[in-house]
Amino acid sequence: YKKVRKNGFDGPKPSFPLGNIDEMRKKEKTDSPLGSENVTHNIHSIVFPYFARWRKLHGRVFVYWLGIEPFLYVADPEFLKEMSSGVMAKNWGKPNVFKYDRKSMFGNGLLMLEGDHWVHHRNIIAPALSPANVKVMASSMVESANKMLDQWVNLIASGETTIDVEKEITSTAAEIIAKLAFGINDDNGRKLFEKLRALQVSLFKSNRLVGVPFSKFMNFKQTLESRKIGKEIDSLLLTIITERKRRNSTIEDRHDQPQQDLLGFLLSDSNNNKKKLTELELVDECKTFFFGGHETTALAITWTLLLLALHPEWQNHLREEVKEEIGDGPLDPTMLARLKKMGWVMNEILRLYPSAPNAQRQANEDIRVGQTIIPRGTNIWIDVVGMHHDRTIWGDEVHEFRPERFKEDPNGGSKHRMGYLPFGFGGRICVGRNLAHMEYKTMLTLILRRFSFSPAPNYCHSPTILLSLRPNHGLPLIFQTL
Ligand code: HEM
Repeated sequence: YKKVRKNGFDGPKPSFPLGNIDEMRKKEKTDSPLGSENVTHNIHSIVFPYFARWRKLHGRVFVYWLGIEPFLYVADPEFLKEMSSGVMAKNWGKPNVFKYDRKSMFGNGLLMLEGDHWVHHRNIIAPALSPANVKVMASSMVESANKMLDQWVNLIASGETTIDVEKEITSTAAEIIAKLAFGINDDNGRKLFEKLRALQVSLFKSNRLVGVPFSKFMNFKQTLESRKIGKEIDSLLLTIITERKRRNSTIEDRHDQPQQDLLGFLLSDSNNNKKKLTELELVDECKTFFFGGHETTALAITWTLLLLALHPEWQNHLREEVKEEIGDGPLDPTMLARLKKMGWVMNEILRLYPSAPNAQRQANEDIRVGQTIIPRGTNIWIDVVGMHHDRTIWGDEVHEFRPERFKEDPNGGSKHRMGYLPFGFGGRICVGRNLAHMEYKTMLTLILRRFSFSPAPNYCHSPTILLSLRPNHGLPLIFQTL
């Protein structure tokens, strides 16, 4: 505490053993009244009320405490630039408290790795997600999306025109990513998919006391339950991997094509020149893919549907663009690059409602920023929502939905290059962003071709953080088939 203070960082006063958690857990009324006329995109003080409060008192860089763990809060793009300019991607740490807390979800997968291990995994995984490889995955996305949309047609025909799209899109995105990561064509794959979803519910159904000494004993039942599901998941994945290896060796004998999913790629000979990942490492990468990949993309699509429902003129622009550039025929993934306006809309949604609302680092060495030193071991919390909603970076129209701000500038007119970080920054930038773009454009194209939609009167705007930035009460929309 003294070391952090000595380095000139101000912040709210912590108490033992909770640090500042008490103030962070204070319930504030954040639900807006029902109805689309009550939707505000000015969401920083809704999703992070404590940060919004502390920022007024301590500025855009300060220290707060999760239990006995100091976190440096950063929402100043210039500070972030200076902080990261001297540190190589592999030398950044990830907060130990989160590694422990999220172990059953991400294990030692790419998201949590550091140093040479991270370099090794990133070099193997990044090529698997290159634009060329991702295109091969398109047909599997179209299949899952169409299955969902056929069900919507049936619902609408039976008179149920209000559909909770958050729930629908999240489970379809989970199915897509499970197919792309490890295949769910057999019983084991499907069982695994169900367990992964159960783990997520178990971990995030209530707030945990991250960073507080002995907190695992306070959340004993929950810790035990997630650990049990975590173990079942690991053993199912191991079975799938062993079975796949056995099949691959017989396929090689017959000169057939191995299955084209992430696991197939990681096990294939194209990685011959690199040291292969062990079975346990493969288990963690499949889990990281599942958890890192489906919800972020599903939420980007969900928030887009809300904004397109609120802005029918943009819904029409995008539908026209789809008609002109793609038409009604089969969806060829190479055509998606032509959907420029859809690209601006995606950028604007990820600015207003970034599905990954923060990025985290840990300083593995003392880092000098101007006259101050960030001491080794300090956790760093980068408030992406805070920066995306900062008037000094975006100007007076900061909270307005204006996709055209991305027409001429990939940074949307942000006054600082580091002020817009939907996929993170530096060498650790999201490795799945090609896949995310393709899935986003594929799903949205299919939806816009078949339906028009408007807000449901019972929609309650309540963006909230549950690892990702999501609508707290789902997103009911009213649909019409076209
Ligand atoms: C709209 C969708 C997505 C968003 C907004 C998003 C956002 C992010 C962000 C903010 C980071 C952290 C970067 C940092 O710490 O600087 C990240 C990392 C990561 N993402 Fe994504 N992501 C998306 C989709 C995906 C998909 C589809 C996958 C997998 C197929 C994926 C896999 C990963 C992985 C493995 C990392 C860790 C990369 C590393 O540390 O080297 N993400 N993502």
